[in-house]
Amino acid sequence: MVVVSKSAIEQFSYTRTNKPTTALFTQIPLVDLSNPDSKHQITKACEEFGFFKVINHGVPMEFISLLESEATKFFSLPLCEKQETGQPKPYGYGNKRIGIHDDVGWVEYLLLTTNQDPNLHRFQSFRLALSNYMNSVKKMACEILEIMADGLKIQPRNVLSKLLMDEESDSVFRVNHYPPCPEVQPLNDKNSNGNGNGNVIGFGEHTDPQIISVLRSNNTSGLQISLRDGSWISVPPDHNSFFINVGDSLQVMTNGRFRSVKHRVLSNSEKARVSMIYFGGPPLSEKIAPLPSLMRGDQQSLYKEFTWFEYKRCAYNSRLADNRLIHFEKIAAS
Ligand SMILES: C=C1C[C@]23C[C@@]1(O)CC[C@H]2[C@@]12CC[C@H](O)[C@@](C)(C(=O)O1)[C@H]2[C@@H]3C(=O)O
Ligand SMILES: O=C(O)CCC(=O)C(=O)O
Ligand SMILES: [Fe+2]
Repeated sequence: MVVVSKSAIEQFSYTRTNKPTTALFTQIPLVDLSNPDSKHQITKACEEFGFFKVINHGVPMEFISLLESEATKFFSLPLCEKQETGQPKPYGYGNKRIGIHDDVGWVEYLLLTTNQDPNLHRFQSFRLALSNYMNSVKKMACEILEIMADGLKIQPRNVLSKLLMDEESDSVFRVNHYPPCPEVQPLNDKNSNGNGNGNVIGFGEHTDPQIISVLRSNNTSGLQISLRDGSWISVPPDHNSFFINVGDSLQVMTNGRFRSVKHRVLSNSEKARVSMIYFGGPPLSEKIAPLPSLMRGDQQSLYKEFTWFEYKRCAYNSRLADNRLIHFEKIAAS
């Protein structure tokens, strides 16, 4: 992605979106982790949006800044050096292509599994920055999952967090770099209708398959979430905070009470965006099903039984925008 020559760009047709974007999301649910009432805020946000912003998160700023500067350094290397980390099959360095099908975005990325030493032997300082950051963010993710359990009034409170703490936890880490895209019409362009027309997709719409995703980015905009009515809302960036997404697995474990959030990233014409996301997942053998302590009376599961291995296999064979849970929904009896 560093070499943004015309010929390299022309190999890909841009994915554009004509769907309108609503105004900037000013009412983004905000959760202060130091607030004893945060369980109510988290429950409400997960039910309404499947998404919220976290402040007073306890992740040292030093770890955050260091990882961002190491990532920026890595992405500024020549393409061949970045490719030495291996192709994203599924873990490694990727450029424009996302997943195994034809999904493309104006993005380059590094995708890692958290339970294997990354293939970054030539990048010791990057490795160390990743390890400090990941451990700290995982701790925060577990704290949030425990507060969620309190909010849902389920016991034990580590019923969700233990899945991320498990040695076999199948969690993923991703660093995305979205270079400024010359084809995007700036918002003040007289030809732009301000509705998002002419926007280039950085990362296409999707839900995250895991339990919980913890996202942090630099101060460049681009992230949008989709509301239940299908409208798209821009999330104002905040480099000091984290954004939490409910993943598909948590939707199933709460029998649909929490909803996985559809989101995407639009390219920016002027500024590069760097984001880092921890995707907290269960062990491959874990059965993904509504938590028994959440089910009331004769309440039925909305989903067929499956393991995380089965869901992941199906998810990694699907296109980015596909509804992956649909294959696991029980057909309602008429
Ligand atoms: C097109 C794809 C990329 C993805 C695997 C998939 O087949 C569908 C889900 C995608 C996603 C979205 C969230 C995370 O970024 C990701 C790592 C994941 O677990 O599921 C990606 C996958 C990927 O980039 O390989
Ligand atoms: O880069 C971002 O801000 C979000 C990317 C994303 O949704 C993903 O990698 O799954
Ligand atoms: Fe995502």
